[in-house]
Amino acid sequence: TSDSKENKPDSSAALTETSDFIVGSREIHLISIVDVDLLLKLSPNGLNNPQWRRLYTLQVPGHAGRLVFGLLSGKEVVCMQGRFHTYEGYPISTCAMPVRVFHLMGAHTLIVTNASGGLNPAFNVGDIMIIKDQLYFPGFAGDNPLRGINDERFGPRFIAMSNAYDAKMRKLTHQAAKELGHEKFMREGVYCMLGGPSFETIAEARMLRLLGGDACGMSTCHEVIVARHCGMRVLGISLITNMVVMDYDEVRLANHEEVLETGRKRGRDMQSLVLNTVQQIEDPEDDDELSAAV
Ligand SMILES: O=P(O)(O)O[C@@H]1C[C@H](O)[C@@H](CO)O1
Ligand SMILES: Nc1nc2[nH]cnc2c(=O)[nH]1
Repeated sequence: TSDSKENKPDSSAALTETSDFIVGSREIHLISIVDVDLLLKLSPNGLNNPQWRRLYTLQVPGHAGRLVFGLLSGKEVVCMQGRFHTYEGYPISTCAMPVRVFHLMGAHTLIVTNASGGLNPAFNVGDIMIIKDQLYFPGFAGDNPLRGINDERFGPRFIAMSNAYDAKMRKLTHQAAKELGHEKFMREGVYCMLGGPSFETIAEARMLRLLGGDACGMSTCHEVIVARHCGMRVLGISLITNMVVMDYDEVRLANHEEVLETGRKRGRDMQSLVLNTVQQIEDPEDDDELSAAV
């Protein structure tokens, strides 16, 4: 990608990006850096065919496209730097496929981060929103990653989503934020996923707000659905990289550069928040309450 210097391969860099998602795993012991090709080789869909591999390359500027294994606050993790988006042309189930790979690796917890536009007028650029719930718009049109024949080895046909974002993990994250002195820019709210890559019109933005959205983006919800399907515990953290234009008098325009710029400015704070939270996470097997929630 264009920012190869910024994305230098060390485990901390894995967390400075705004668009990573990070999965706690029990069974990964090596500390090494591999590229996204490994992920594709592990895919059950035969994506290791060279022709497919060429097609399945991350194409978003600022998204490194790397898979990083290592220890985070002493816990074994695999981090995906950059993700697949539907606007890149992939089916939604393919975009969520890495989550199943992580599940197969033994991961029990998914920490998913993203960049989003603020809809809630009380929010500011640079705020960090703990995701409490989601509005998954592609799902309203039937585009769900679980659509099609259900593979019972991953989970049941029908799943509840009313507890998608784990309450205890959210509490831990608030505690971690407090310890770090981050309270002044911490928020909690509802994340809306749209397909992108076009940003919202003013009418769309107003509708999202009316429907209860606090922030909107182009990812995450399908990954969370797949994680819940296979019983993973989920924490979602969204960086408000820009405020969505809600007024016809406003001359400001949404743009990807602002998204990346805010990501760079708040990268360290996101990193320390995730590190502190991971430090406090207990293995679900040691925690009845959490096991029950999964
Ligand atoms: O992968 P995420 O959702 O964090 O990336 C956001 C949404 C678009 O890919 C891009 C818009 O600038 O950033
Ligand atoms: N849809 C959408 N995605 C974003 N990702 C970062 N900012 C935005 C935004 O304003 N709208």
